[in-house]
Amino acid sequence: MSERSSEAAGPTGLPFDDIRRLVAQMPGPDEKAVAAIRARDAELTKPPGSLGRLEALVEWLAAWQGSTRPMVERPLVAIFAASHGVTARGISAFPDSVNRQMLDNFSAGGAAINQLCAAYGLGLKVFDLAIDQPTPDISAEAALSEPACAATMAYGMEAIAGGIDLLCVGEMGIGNTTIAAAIYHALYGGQPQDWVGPGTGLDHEGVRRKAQVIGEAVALHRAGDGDPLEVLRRLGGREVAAIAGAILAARHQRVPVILDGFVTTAAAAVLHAMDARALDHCLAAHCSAEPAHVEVLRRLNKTPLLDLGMRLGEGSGAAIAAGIVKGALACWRDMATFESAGVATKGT
Ligand SMILES: O=C(O)c1ccc[n+]([C@@H]2O[C@H](COP(=O)([O-])O)[C@@H](O)[C@H]2O)c1
Ligand SMILES: Cc1cc2nc[nH]c2cc1C
Repeated sequence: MSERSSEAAGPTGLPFDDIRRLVAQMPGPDEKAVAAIRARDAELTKPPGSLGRLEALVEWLAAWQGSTRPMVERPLVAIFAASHGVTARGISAFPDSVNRQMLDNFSAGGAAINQLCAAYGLGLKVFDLAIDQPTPDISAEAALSEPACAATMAYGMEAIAGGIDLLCVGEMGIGNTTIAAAIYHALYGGQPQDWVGPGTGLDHEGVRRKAQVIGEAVALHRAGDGDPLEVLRRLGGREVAAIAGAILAARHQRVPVILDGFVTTAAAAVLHAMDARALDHCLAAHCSAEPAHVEVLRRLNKTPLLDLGMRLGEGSGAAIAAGIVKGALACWRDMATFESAGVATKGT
């Protein structure tokens, strides 16, 4: 395991102290804004409650934007891409070379996420986290040093730079369902088999090997010795650290967040393990086909918006959820009221 190096001590102390401070100082929801949303909702030309969860989505936007007039005018899908040395253990159905090739595909507009962003009117930014330099094999050593982990979280905070009003977090990284499963195993215990799955399409033997590697990694790193940030640092990878930073920065800048699938939820789970309120501004877009995602979302107290059997990553589930959020907001903002449309209200 790589040690915390001397470079970890900066003028303000250990870098993780800065992260812990940000977690301790998270703002809460704007309850007055939620009350204003409900008041207008009650006047719209529909039976009360008839838009179901769409109504709650608008309240969620208002609560975390801190606004009685929530907006989704500058929504962004941020994809964080990284490479993982643990792929040397044969834990993915695809080769590492796909990482760079998919970055090129995102740039050329050929990936699924490009089409979803175009369909739903979402911006797209791809963050290349040293894609040609994989982090070490976590079954042999730690993924990151503390300064590197904290710096990568800080880099992830850039996702909200430039003024956005909704953040969808996604990722790309061959091997990162192994990383995510190892994080869940370290945070929640149980057996590697409880958290492992086929990822991009491993066969039965591959999944068995993957569980073995996850078990070795979590044992080597002593499950982070009970510290969620140490779980993140030791098991990695860079995209997971950056997503954790992005989620945290969004909270402070009052930007609601939509989580994508199995891998992005691992970043969220680290923050949740630090403070159970850390994901209150986050919506779980969907339940991934990766089998353990259901249990993870249950532990995070999140009811996913969708269950489409998707297991792509790259922010695809979050983008579809953002489309639904935009629809929900359009109803709340633009529907006529009973009074303005001359529609009779409920009798007895
Ligand atoms: O997010 C999910 O639910 C998800 C489930 C399975 C696979 N993925 C994507 O597939 C890659 C990781 O799969 P693997 O098998 O290489 O660990 C990575 O690029 C993820 O974006 C993503
Ligand atoms: C082709 C391909 C595209 C992806 N997009 C996100 N993860 C992916 C993994 C693979 C293998």
